[in-house]
Amino acid sequence: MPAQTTPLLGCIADDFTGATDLANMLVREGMRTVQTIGVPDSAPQDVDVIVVALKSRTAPAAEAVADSLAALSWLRQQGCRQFFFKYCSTFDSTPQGNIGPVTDALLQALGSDFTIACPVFPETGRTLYRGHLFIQDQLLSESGMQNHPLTPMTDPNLVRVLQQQTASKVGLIGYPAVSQGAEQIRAGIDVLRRQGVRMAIVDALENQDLYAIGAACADLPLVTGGSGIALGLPGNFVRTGLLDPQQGAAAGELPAVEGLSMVLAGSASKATNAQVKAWMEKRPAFRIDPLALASGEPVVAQALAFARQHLERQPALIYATTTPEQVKQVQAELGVERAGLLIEQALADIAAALLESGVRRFVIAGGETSGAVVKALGVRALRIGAQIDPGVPATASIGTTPLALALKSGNFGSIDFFEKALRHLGETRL
Ligand SMILES: Nc1ncnc2c1ncn2[C@@H]1O[C@H](COP(=O)(O)OP(=O)(O)O)[C@@H](O)[C@H]1O
Ligand SMILES: O=C(O)[C@@H](O)C(=O)COP(=O)(O)O
Repeated sequence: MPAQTTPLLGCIADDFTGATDLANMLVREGMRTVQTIGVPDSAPQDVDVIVVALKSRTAPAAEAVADSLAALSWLRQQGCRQFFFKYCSTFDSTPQGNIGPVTDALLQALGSDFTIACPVFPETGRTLYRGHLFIQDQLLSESGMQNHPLTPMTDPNLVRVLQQQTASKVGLIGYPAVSQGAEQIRAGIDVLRRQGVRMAIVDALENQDLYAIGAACADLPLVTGGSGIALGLPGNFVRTGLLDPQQGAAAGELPAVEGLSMVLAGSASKATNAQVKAWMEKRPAFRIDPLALASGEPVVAQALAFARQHLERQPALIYATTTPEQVKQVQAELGVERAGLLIEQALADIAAALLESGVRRFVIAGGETSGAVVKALGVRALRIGAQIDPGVPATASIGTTPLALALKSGNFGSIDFFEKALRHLGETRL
C-alpha cells in the first residue's frame, strides 16, 4: 500500500505536553504524526496526523474558541477527514469552559450534531464509571485536583461538569453499554442523539473499552477526549484501507541527533519532585531560586556556568522544582503569575544559551515550561517518536537545528524518567 499523502486525522490540543501525549498514542497505533506549535506557516509532509498544540486550556473562553476554530480551519485545508479535540485526562477546566464552548464551536463549524467526551487514560490511572472520573483509587475531587491553582476540579461527575459549560444537552453512555463493545456504544449514541443530546460523556475502564469506543466513533466528524480515546481511532482508518497496518513501529522512527544533553525542570508537581530528587542522588543539579531571580541576581549566568562545568562529561539538571509549600511562599511574595513567568523566562534563556553551546538533546519537565523552552529554541514543529513512558514520547524538531526533545507533563513519568528519557534520545554517557 503506498504511503498516505494527505493527513487523515486533524487534532487540536489545549496545551503543549497534552499535544505530545496525544501524538504519542497515535504513533503507538501506527500513524505518522507531527505536532505543530500553533497553526504553522507550512504544512508538514508525509504525515497521517497533524496535532496543532495550542495554549488554550486556561485562556478566556472566547480566545480558546477563536484559536481552536483557526486550527480547525487550517486542518480542514490540509485535507484531514476527522478531527480530535484533546484536553486533559483530569478534565481541567473552569465552570466557564473551555471544554464545552470549544466543543460547541467545533461541532457547529463541522456541521455536526453530536460528539463524545472521554478523558479516560487507564495507563495513568484515569478511569470513568457512571460518569464519575477516578484518578487511581480516588475520585477526581479528592485526588489533589481540587486544589489546582487555575482549574480546581471539585466535582467528579463529568456530566454535571460539562453541562455547566454548555447550553447543549449533555448525556452519558454508561459502562453497561461500553462493556458490550462497539455495537452497543453505537446504539447508545443513536438513542442519545434522538433525545437531542449533543455531547456524551462515555465511561471506560480499560484500553479494550477505548478501542471499542474508537470503533463506534468512526463516522463522527469530531471526537473529544484525553489521549486514551485516540487509541481506537487509527483502526478505523486501517479498516477503510486508508492507513497501512504494516507501517507499525516505523511510524515512530526519528533521525539520530548528535550533541550534548541537558535536563530542565520547571514543573513543581509531585512526580517531577520525585524525579528531581532521584536524579540529585547520583548526578549534578543546579537549583533556580525564584526570589534570587526576582532580586536581579545573575541566576541565569550562574546556571550556565554550572552547566558548562559538567556538560562535556555528563548531562546535568537545572530545576526550579520545589515543594507545594515553598511554591506557595514564593507565590505569596511575587504573585502567582510573576513567579511562574520569571522561572519560565529564565529556563527559556538558559535553553537558548545551551543551544549555542552545543546542547542538542533536551529533557523538559512541565507543560508551561515546555512551551516557553521550545519557543526559545526556535522549534515550530516536532516529529513524534517512540514512547518513553505513558504519555511521553521522544520527539525530534523539524525545520530547525536538529534537536532531540522529551517534553514531560508534570504528573507523568517514572521516578528515573530523566535518565530513561536521555537514553531514549540517544545519550550514552549515563
Ligand atoms: N519554585 C517555584 N516557585 C514558584 N513557581 C514555580 C516554581 N517552580 C516552578 N514554578 C512554576 O510553576 C509552573 C509549573 O507549570 P508547568 O511547567 O506547566 O508544570 P506542570 O506540567 O507540572 O503543571 C510554571 O509556571 C513554573 O514556572
Ligand atoms: O491528558 C493529560 O493528562 C496530559 O496530556 C495533560 O494534558 C497534562 O497537562 P499538564 O500537566 O498541564 O502538562
